[in-house]
Parts: sequence; structure tokens; C-alpha cells
Amino acid sequence: MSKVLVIDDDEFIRKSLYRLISDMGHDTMLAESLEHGMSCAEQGVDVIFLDLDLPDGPGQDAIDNLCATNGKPEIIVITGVGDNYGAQETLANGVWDYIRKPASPKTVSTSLKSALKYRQESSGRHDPQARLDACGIIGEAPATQRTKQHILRAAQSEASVLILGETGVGKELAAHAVHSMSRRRDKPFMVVDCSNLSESLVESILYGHRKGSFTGAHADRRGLVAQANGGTLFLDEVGELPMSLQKSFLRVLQEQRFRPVGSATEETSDFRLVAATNRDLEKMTEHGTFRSDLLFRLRTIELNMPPLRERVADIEVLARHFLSESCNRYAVPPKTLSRQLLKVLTGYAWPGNVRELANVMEAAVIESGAANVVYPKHLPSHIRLSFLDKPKKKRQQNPAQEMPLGELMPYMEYKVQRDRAYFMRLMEACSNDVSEASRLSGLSVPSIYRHLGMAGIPTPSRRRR
Ligand SMILES: Nc1ncnc2c1ncn2[C@@H]1O[C@H](COP(=O)(O)OP(=O)(O)OP(=O)(O)O)[C@@H](O)[C@H]1O
Repeated sequence: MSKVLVIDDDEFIRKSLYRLISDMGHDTMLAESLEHGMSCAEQGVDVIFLDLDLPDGPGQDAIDNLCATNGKPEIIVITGVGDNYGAQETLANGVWDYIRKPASPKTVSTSLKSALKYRQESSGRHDPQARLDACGIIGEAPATQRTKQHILRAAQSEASVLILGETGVGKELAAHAVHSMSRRRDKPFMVVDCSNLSESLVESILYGHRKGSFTGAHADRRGLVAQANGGTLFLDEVGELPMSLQKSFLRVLQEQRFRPVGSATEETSDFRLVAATNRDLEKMTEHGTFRSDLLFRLRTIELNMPPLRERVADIEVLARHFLSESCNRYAVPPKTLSRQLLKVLTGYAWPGNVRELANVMEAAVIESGAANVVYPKHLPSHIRLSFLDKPKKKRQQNPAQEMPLGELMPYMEYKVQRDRAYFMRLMEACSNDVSEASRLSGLSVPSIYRHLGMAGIPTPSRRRR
């Protein structure tokens, strides 16, 4: 017996669905509003029939939250003819099915049965969340959890997916996850790196060629499109796809037919398309460097990968992961991260995102040598400097600015306070290593000691040479 929730403000519909679903042997809950529906869904349900026009808001706005509830339910939208939120948008949002009212009992029961069958099969294989974790996507920050939910839903559909995000955010990882969680998981995942397609060989790389079709074509060769048959074709850096190729490629995407170079006949390939880019494709279409019809074809589902600075809560777990990965790679005993180092890492903006963090942790493992704790001094200096530049509290940024006129302190006193804040932060970033502080600040070692003394900061004992 499965648990089914009906969220609809129309009492007649609620009652009819209740009878139909209960007769099918399922436990049925009814809710007349989004708020009530959400509290029922929190109890864990398998399928939700969701009306879009509800008294306390549009149903489509609640799809994400309903999908994220305990039971990770499938959603079947059941909506009146007048609603302008269309089937395409709904399905692109990862909804299981879209039914128009008035719906026959057969339509409703068929849709419910297929959703439940899918759940049974997929839970038999694995818990979707566990499968997602197995795809190697680390992080539990709210923005990451939302992304994971979107990946899960994208994987359940067959629609084209366009993954957007800055460099190094994990777009390729997400594309892999969409494939590994889809019904095509046992078939090939073929990557086309569009930034690396040489104009002369591009057609042969994508569509293959026949022996003798050009100099150097010594044998028949299958292209990436043919190799993706049954699986997923991943167009990485799709914004770099040469304009000259965009038109012919659009046709291939639409018809799933292509002609190998030198062949008289066309071949077909049943592939699911996933593309990724860090470029602004909308803007590119405005500038005429990307075809709008191709963009339209690529982005049935859009997945936005948030930058690392918007999921600070993930930095620690990712840093630990890359630290342990690098320790294994370099066959050194496991290391731990110092508290100060975590502060520096979480305060940095990570323009290169997760890839930059992975590289930094690898460099820190090398830099820390035999030490079993990694300190800020093992980080590249630009990261430590950014920590120094960053005010701890607004007040320290410029104490004078926030000072009411009546409280203006004598300049020398103000300067002492500012210096003290700087040197405290410097020593924290350098884990109290004066030579390191000297290197980072550009001051001599004796000068550092002098400043520490003047600022009343306890001085670390001088190292013997
Ligand atoms: N959430 C994550 N958990 C674990 N590893 C991650 C995560 N996100 C990214 N990575 C790792 O970071 C590196 C960069 O990720 P990926 O290549 O997927 O980024 P990208 O957005 O495709 O980059 P680019 O735009 O430069 O092609 C990879 O080694 C990937 O495994």
C-alpha cells in the first residue's frame, strides 16, 4: 500500500480522487490548500496529485518544496484548462505527469500506477539520494541540496538539460550525475569538448567518417554522436561551439540523424542531450554569436550550479575530502585542518570554485610536508592575504567612520588600535610563525617583533637559527 496525497481546493475532485485511489488500495490523504498539503507531505508520501490554482498560492511554486519532503514524492499535476502554466514547464520541473481536468478515472489510475511502478523499481535498485551521493557530489549547504534535487529530477526525464555556472563549480560532475541516475545509466556517456573542436576535423569527430573520404582517413571511424547511441551526449563548453557548426548540429539534435563524412546515407543515434557552459548564452544570442534556436533546443531543463561562495557551509567538508584525497595520492599519513585554516578557507571568495579548492588543498598537502596539521601558512599567499584584507567585523574596517564625533579618539590611539588589529590578524593567518608573517607582510622579522611589542600582542619566542 502506498501513500497518496491530493492537494486540490475543489471538494468534488478531492472526493472523487479519494474514492478512486482508496479503491486501488492506497492510503489517501486530502488537503484543500498548499499549507495543509505541505504539512501532510512532511509525513512522507509517495505520490502527490497537485492542483495548480490553490487558494494560498500557485501550486507550481511549491513543487520544489514538496519534492524535497521526507518521502521525496512523485508529483502529478492535475489542472484546469484555464491554467497558463503549461505541460512543458511542469514536466521540465521534474514533475512525473501532467493531467488536464476533467480527467477520466483511467487516466488518473494509469498515471498513478506508472509513478508507483517507477518508485518501486528505483527504490529496488537504490535510494536516489544514495545514488546521488555515489556520484561524488559532496556538500549539504541549502543551495547544494537544491541543486541535488534538480539533478535528481532532471535525471528522471528525457528532456535536454543545460547546466550553467562559473568555472569549476561542478558542471561536468552534475552532467555525469544526470546520466548515472537516468534510465540510460548502463549506456555510454560521451563528452564533446566544444572548446577543443578543430574546424577541419569537427565533422569527423562528431559524425565519424568513411575510409578514404579524406587524406588520412585510413579506416571507417564512428563519431561521438554514434557512440552516444542509447546513452547521453554531453556538450561541454557549448558556448564555444563554432557558429559554422551550430546550424547543422541543431538539425542533428532535433532529428537525431547524422551523416558520417564520405557516407551517402544518414544514420540515427538515440541520445539524451546534456550541455554545459560558463558563458551567458542569452547575451551571445543578442550579439549573434550563438543561435537562439539552438539555445531553445538545449535548455528544456536549466540547472544553475551555485558558486562556492554561495555555499560556504560546503567548504569545510569539501576541504577535508580533498585533503584526504591528496594525502592518499601522495601516500602521506592523514592530516587534519587547523581551526585558523578553516577560517581562512571560509573567508575566501573562491573565484575558481571547487576546482580551485581542490588544487589549494593539494598544494597545502605538499607544502605542509611531514606536519600532520595543515595551517594557514601552508596556503598560497594570495589566499592568506585576502584574509588579511578582509575586516573581521565592520567596526574594524574603519573604526573612525563609525565613531560619533564626540568620541573621536586621539590619532595616535586610533593608529595603535588599527595596528593591533592588523598584527593580530597577521599572526593568526601565519599561525604565530614570525618568519612567515615577515614574508607575508613585507616587514623584517625585527620589525614584526617591534610592532607586536608596541601593540601589546604576546610575542612567540624567537626561533634559534
Ligand atoms: N560538489 C562537489 N563535490 C566533489 N567534488 C566536486 C564538486 N563540485 C566539483 N567537484 C570537483 O571539482 C572539479 C571541477 O569540477 P567540474 O570539472 O565538474 O567543474 P566545471 O564546472 O565543469 O568546470 P569548467 O567550467 O571549468 O569546465 C572536479 O575535480 C570535480 O570532481
